Formats: sequence, structure tokens, C-alpha cells
Amino acid sequence: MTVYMKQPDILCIGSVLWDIIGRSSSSMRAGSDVPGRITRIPGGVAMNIAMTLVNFGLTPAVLSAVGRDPEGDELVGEAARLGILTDHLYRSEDLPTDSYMAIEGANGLIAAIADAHSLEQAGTKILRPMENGTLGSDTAPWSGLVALDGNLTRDLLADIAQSPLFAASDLRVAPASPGKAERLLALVGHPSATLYVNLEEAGLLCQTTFQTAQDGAKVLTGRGVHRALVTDGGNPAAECLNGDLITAQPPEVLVTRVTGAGDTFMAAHIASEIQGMPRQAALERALNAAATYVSGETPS
Ligand SMILES: Nc1ncnc2c1ncn2[C@@H]1O[C@H](COP(=O)(O)OP(=O)(O)O)[C@@H](O)[C@H]1O
Ligand SMILES: O=c1[nH]cc([C@@H]2O[C@H](COP(=O)(O)O)[C@@H](O)[C@H]2O)c(=O)[nH]1
Repeated sequence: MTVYMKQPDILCIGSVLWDIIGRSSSSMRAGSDVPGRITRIPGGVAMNIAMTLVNFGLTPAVLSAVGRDPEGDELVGEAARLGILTDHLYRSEDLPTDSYMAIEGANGLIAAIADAHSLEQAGTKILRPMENGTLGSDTAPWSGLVALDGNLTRDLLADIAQSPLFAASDLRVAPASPGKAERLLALVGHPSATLYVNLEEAGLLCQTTFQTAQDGAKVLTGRGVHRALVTDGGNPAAECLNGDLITAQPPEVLVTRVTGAGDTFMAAHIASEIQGMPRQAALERALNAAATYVSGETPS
């Protein structure tokens, strides 16, 4: 009997882990000890993007490293239950499932630690399905969308930038955090990659600070990024492609959560483009989706 695996609409490559988020309605600083809520939810940039893509009706597959520990089994079960294809994950016998911990106060993100060591150690093993014929190979590479996150090591990102396995893909790239933004320098000069960054990350990539998303997007593309989308919280976001700059203003909302807003923006933008929306409409829809997300609702 032949078993047919469902073909994904898009590959989400990067971290798939557990987010442990502590939230308090008090304003916090380093050293605060306050009452609040602690939750554990699936996270990691690639997973966040995949989850939002599902809400927009797409079928993503995640390519990442997940341990064969109980945390990993639960995470894979949760991803599959949400409608994400998990068959292509690298399940490691000896590496534990990664995790991320963040503290959010009324005044925003206080601090976070990302433990993505297993993903970093797994290295190229996570790309095997793109090489062994399951999703693609050297001679017949994956020719669809790829959402790639900057949790991968800079070396692996540099390999991907040159690799024939990605030569035919529509590559969309997000940094995992400001602390890892500079890893994406490996993709500057790539002929077709689209970068999704916030204003701080845009500045880090250009070794400067930008006042507006428009400036960030313009300078990034001037430095050799094929296409740049820059967000700036509640301020206007910008997209620059071939010297053509467009901007849009996010709607005003009451912010109840901030973790994952950028990932939601990116996924909503990709989904809008798959559905054939023109540039300005796709940018506006992504901003609306991210605003809905930060206000505590689920966008679709
Ligand atoms: N205060 C806000 N009001 C409305 N939308 C917001 C707000 N903060 C974030 N967003 C939405 O989330 C997107 C990404 O937020 P941003 O803070 O720039 O990125 P990141 O979450 O990566 O730091 C924004 O472009 C916007 O659409
Ligand atoms: O180095 C990393 N930081 C953060 C994330 C993920 O990004 C999200 C938070 O990012 P932000 O605060 O930019 O929305 C979380 O889901 C977290 O798991 C990650 O994968 N790697």
C-alpha cells in the first residue's frame, strides 16, 4: 500500500519549542517579585509562524529539531492537533526539546531567555527532507515558500544562502530576536530573500539606529537586501522592494500581549500574498492581524 503524505503549502524552518511566559499586570523592573500568571504554550519563531498560517487556512510543515522526551512528544502532538505537518521534524534521541522563557509586565517585555541549543546542535540534520527527495533534492529543489527563522546558527544560514536546496524557493526570513538579528547578515545580498524585521533589528543589521520604519526599509534594501519589511510597534510599518517604498499605519488597539507580534505580522503577510493580495493590501492586512493579536484575539 502506498501512503501519500500531505504536501505542505510552506516550510517553516527554525525553532519549535515550549514558550514559558510569566505575565503580570504590575509594572515590573529587574528584581521585581509580583503575582501573575505563568503559561506554557507552543512557541519558537517557526512554530509561531506555522500556527498563524494555519489560522489563515494554510498547511505548513515545520522543519526543526525536537527531542524524543515527553516535552517533545507533547509539543509534536499539539502541533499536529493544530493542523501543522510534523512528519518532517528531526526527532533527536539525545537532544532535549528546546524552550524559551519570558517575563511580561504591564510595561512590556522585561526579559527573556531562549534556549535553542538543540536546534543549533542538530544543524543541517533538520534540512534532510529537503535533500533526500521527501520534499526536494539537489536536482529538484523545493520550489515553494519557505519561512526561515534566525535561530539557526550563522554558519547554517550562510550555507542556506548558497545552497542549491533553496535555489528555487521563495525565501522569507525573520530574526528570532534582536540578540540574533546580526545572524541574518548572512542573507544580505541574496537575490530573492525577503526580510521581516522590527525597527531595532533593522538598526542592528545596519549598525545604526533608525527613527522610522521607512528609513530602515530603505537603507536595508540599499545595503543589498532584496526586499525588506520593517515594523515599529504601533507606528507605521514599511516595505521596500526595488527602490519602491510603501507604508501603512497599524490600527490603534489596547495592547495585552507583545510576545509573538512580529511573527504574526509575517505569517499574515505571507498568507495575504499567497491569496493574491497586492502589496499595499497585504501590508495593511498583516498590520491588522498583528494588532488583533496584540490586543489578545486570534487573527484569521
Ligand atoms: N502598540 C501596538 N499597537 C498596534 N499594533 C501593534 C502594537 N505593537 C505591535 N503591533 C503590531 O505588531 C507588529 C509587530 O510589532 P513590533 O513591535 O514592531 O515587532 P516585534 O514583535 O517583532 O518586536 C506591528 O507592526 C503592529 O502591526
Ligand atoms: O531567540 C529566540 N527568541 C525568541 C523566540 C520566540 O519568539 C517569540 C517571542 O518573540 P517576540 O518577543 O519578538 O515576539 C517566542 O514565541 C519565542 O519562542 C525564539 O524562537 N528564539
